This record gives sequence, structure tokens and C-alpha cells, in this order.
Amino acid sequence: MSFEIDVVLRRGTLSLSYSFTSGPGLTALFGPSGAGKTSLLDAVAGLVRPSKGRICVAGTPLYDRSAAIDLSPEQRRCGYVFQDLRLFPHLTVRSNLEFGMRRAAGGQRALAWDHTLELLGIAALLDRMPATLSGGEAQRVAIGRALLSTPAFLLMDEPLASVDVARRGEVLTLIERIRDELRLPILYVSHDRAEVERLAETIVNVPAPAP
Ligand SMILES: Nc1ncnc2c1ncn2[C@@H]1O[C@H](COP(=O)(O)OP(=O)(O)OP(=O)(O)O)[C@@H](O)[C@H]1O
Repeated sequence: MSFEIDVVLRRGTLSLSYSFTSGPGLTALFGPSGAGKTSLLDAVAGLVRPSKGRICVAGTPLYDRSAAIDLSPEQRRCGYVFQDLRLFPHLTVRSNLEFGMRRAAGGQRALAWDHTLELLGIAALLDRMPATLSGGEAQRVAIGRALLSTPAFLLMDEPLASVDVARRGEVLTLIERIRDELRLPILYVSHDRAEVERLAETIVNVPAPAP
């Protein structure tokens, strides 16, 4: 199993429940705005603590309330591509990528530096500042930073949101390569049904929460 999730999260006055298991490959969370997709990614990353339940990724329990397991975000070893990318604006592309590598928890990296630059097509961007990049370029750098941290799994929050329509096919193909070549479990958020159907082995519908 890639993701075994059975949790309840509190967000303000809302109580959000999720319960699913998924096999290998890419698992997509699909649902309307405000349904709680990002909240679940944050809980899997260890940035939001559930009020009860269990989160297990590739057989490793990350959170289990009844067994008093709650790994820190660093221990969970996730590569998180945030919806708003969160590149450091004062650092070059090279330094943003090196920051990802410094977070790597020793041992072998999932991907070598050169292979990552080649896979993502970002070698020519190393000396640029994030503010000078197009949406698609910045997205590829954010994916590179996540991959270089030797993640055990990836969380991707609407990775096509800041990519212009003409470049979407290119980034989609790249995500397919990551899925197929690296074989990392990926939890992926999108509003776009066609995108989800193309990429996902498992689609989890996240309905709008009851008011
Ligand atoms: N820190 C917070 N405090 C209170 N409520 C929050 C907080 N963060 C999110 N929420 C609420 O929780 C619900 C789920 O938000 P979340 O961002 O997880 O949804 P989403 O499905 O990812 O939405 P979108 O597709 O628009 O990004 C929303 O109603 C949101 O307003």
C-alpha cells in the first residue's frame, strides 16, 4: 500500500474526515475548493496534527493516535511541492536546490544532482533568481528541490496551477516520468478531472465538507 489514511482533522469550526487506502503509483485527491485537500497534505507532511486516526505511507506509520506515534516533519522524509511553491526569493535557483539537498537525511540520494537537472530541464536556470522565472520554470525548480531531498514520498499540491496552458503538457509528462522512473508514492491534489484521470492509479474524491 502507498497511502493508508483514516483521520479526522479540525480546521476552524470544520471537522474533516478522510478514509482511504491506495496502491502503488500516484494517488490523486480530487474535489472542490475548500474541501480539505491541502489540509490532508499538511497532515501527511506533519504540519497539521489530526485530532484522531492513523496515517501510514509505504507501510511506515507516520501518525497513529492510539499508538502515540507522531513523527516530526523531518522524520517523515516527504518532498512537498507547495501550491505557492515557496522558493526562497533571495536565493538563486542553485541555492534553492542546494537547500533541498542539505535537508537530505544522509545515505544515498533518490536522484543525483545532474540527473535531476536533466530530468527537469533546469540546468540553464541555476544562476537565475526566482522572481525572473516563468511559472513553469519556477514549478520545475520547486519539484527539483523536493526530489533532491531524498524523499520517501512526494506531496504535490496543484503543481500545474502556476504553469501556463502551453507548458502544461510538458510538466504533466515530467510528473509521469517521476512517477514511472522513481516509483515514489505520490499524493497529488488537483481540481482538473482530465489531469487526474491521466496521472492517477487511484482517485480519492474529497467532497465539500458539511457546514
Ligand atoms: N488554518 C485554518 N483555520 C481555519 N480554517 C482553515 C484553516 N485552513 C483551512 N481552513 C478551512 O478548511 C477548509 C479546507 O481547506 P483546504 O485548504 O484544505 O481546502 P482545499 O480543498 O485544499 O481547497 P483549495 O482547492 O481551494 O486549495 C476550508 O474551508 C478552509 O477555509
